[in-house]
Amino acid sequence: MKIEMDESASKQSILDVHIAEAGYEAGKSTIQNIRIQVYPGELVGIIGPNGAGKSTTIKTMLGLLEHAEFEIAIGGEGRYAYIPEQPVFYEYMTLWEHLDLAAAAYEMEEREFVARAEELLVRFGMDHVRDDLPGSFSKGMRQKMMLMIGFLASPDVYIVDEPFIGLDPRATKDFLQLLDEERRRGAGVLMSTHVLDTAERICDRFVLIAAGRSAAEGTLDEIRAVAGQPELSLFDCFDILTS
Ligand SMILES: Nc1ncnc2c1ncn2[C@@H]1O[C@H](COP(=O)(O)OP(=O)(O)OP(=O)(O)O)[C@@H](O)[C@H]1O
Repeated sequence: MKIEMDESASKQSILDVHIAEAGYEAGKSTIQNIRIQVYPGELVGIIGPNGAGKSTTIKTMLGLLEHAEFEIAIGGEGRYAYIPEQPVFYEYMTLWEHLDLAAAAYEMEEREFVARAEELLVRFGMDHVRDDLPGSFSKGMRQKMMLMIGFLASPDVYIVDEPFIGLDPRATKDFLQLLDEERRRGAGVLMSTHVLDTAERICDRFVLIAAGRSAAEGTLDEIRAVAGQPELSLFDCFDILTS
């Protein structure tokens, strides 16, 4: 992955990705010509039907695809947090040890780490299981662990893959509140989701991916203009543009 830490990028976009093409086999591209820009404080939603290429776009950005031609520039200190849809954890490490490991990876100072970790444990209602192994957690609790790891180190950019499935309403509210705090600090967020009513409510802009290409992008009004209908919900625009 090529991360350019461009001083001027912090005054402009905090995340700028251009994927010329990417895929799982040499010579066979799954996604083509996708450009995503996120400005400081913005929340940009990646939406699209099953199999459209949303996860492939995120995997490409993270440098996980071997066959990919792309460029990515992250502003600020160039730090990003990836919050995966499927929790990834070590079976023999407690919740606190996972947070500690993430803090080490981000080279956080001990005092800063402890203060933030304690705050996140309380905010996500996970304080009572801090010394437990995630194998004993419910699906939602594991997902909360991923969120806490993501929020630990105040990154410049959040890349979040489908956060809403599995979170209860309280956890969803806590997550969105934390995200708002981070956006006020200037962080940018790129989030893929199928939960279009929530996306319509919280996202500043959208990138609609269909069949591996960017089918529409912009604010809801701009997406409505592409769909040719001024009053529609995001869901209805999605329907028109992907059928
Ligand atoms: N590991 C893989 N190897 C080969 N092909 C893959 C792999 N993962 C995804 N694909 C293919 O890439 C295309 C895009 O898949 P992707 O997972 O990016 O879609 P998505 O938009 O995230 O879908 P969903 O909403 O179902 O999560 C699909 O045709 C899929 O079959």
